[in-house]
Amino acid sequence: MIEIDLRLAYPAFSLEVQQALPAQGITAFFGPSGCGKTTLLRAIAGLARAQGRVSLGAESWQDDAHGVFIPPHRRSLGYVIQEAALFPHLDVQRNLDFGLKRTRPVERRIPLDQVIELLGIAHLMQRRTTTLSGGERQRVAIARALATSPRLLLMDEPMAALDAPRKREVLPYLERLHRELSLPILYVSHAIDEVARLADHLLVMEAGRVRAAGSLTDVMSRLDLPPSLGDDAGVVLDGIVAERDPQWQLARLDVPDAECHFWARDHAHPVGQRVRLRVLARDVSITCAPQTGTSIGNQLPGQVEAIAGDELHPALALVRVRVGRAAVIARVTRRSVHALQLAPGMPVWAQVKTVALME
Ligand SMILES: Nc1ncnc2c1ncn2[C@@H]1O[C@H](COP(=O)(O)OP(=O)(O)OP(=O)(O)O)[C@@H](O)[C@H]1O
Repeated sequence: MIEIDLRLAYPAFSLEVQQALPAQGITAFFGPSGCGKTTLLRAIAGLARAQGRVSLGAESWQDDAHGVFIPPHRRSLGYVIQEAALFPHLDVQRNLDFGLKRTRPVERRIPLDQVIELLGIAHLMQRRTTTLSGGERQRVAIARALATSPRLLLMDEPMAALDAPRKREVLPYLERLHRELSLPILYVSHAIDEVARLADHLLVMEAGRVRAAGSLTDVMSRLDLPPSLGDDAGVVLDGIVAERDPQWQLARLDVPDAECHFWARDHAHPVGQRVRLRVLARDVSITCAPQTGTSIGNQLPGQVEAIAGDELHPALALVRVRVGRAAVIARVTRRSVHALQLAPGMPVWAQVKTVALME
């Protein structure tokens, strides 16, 4: 576990976070601008001086009550920021060597060759960093952070400075890191699509405090959080490509947790591949019986679990429908809630117009 108990006060902002985070997978820090995501990350690294405790497993990095404060450069962490500060006068190889030299041979757990391969930068090794594209620079910056064999990787909006095509270039590398290195990553982002694609766990912040924390799927299905997501409110489901229909260019995606499947546009993923689906609340409607004569192909039997007002507009409500062990959220009008007499426990059908494959 990564145990955090930190307090810090600036003149117009205070941070107070007491949280245990899993020491595996990607945990995204998410929340509006100014809520304290970067400050929390910097405090964990020891770069911002908060009061309290930070530990990673049995390693204590900070414990003010016992006079412990390991300086940032002696914490086993990698730190990647939006605009990588690579050495401009050195080539990529020497930039990586710099990270490597900081690490004693006994502490080198991640071989540099593996890092270079993982990030697909072998062909760039002799290039000066000033000649790299934005996406390449970020891949080198991540490689340099990994060259020190950290036990924790901190990433602060690592893709915020990249345009959409560069993001699409870098994202698969982040996914590979995630899959192939058992290295916990704390990932600051205010882009929900990035979070929905990458994160396993989610820490939602508001005004320096934790508003919600837990697995991505659980936190995304809470009704008290979507208001901050506005139109992007919706759940994330884990699925697997079960069948491809060449005639209609559709793929059948099985979602074991929901004991159901969806038909979605075929993106040429092979049968058997795991995929992540995003089901937006605005694409889900509710009926009391299965429908025929509708263009909507995805109808899921479920049970109303909770209903809440939607801060997006007073006419709207959010309804969480339990489907097996999973849930979807529907955005409907309050008039529909009234007309259908929706209430917790009621069996309903969730009609899902579209599901987006996160890729
Ligand atoms: N060194 C500092 N001195 C005073 N105030 C600071 C300092 N660093 C950050 N703050 C303030 O703390 C608050 C939280 O800032 P922080 O950068 O952590 O937010 P954030 O959630 O990462 O925002 P963004 O998504 O815009 O990057 C802001 O109001 C910011 O102005």
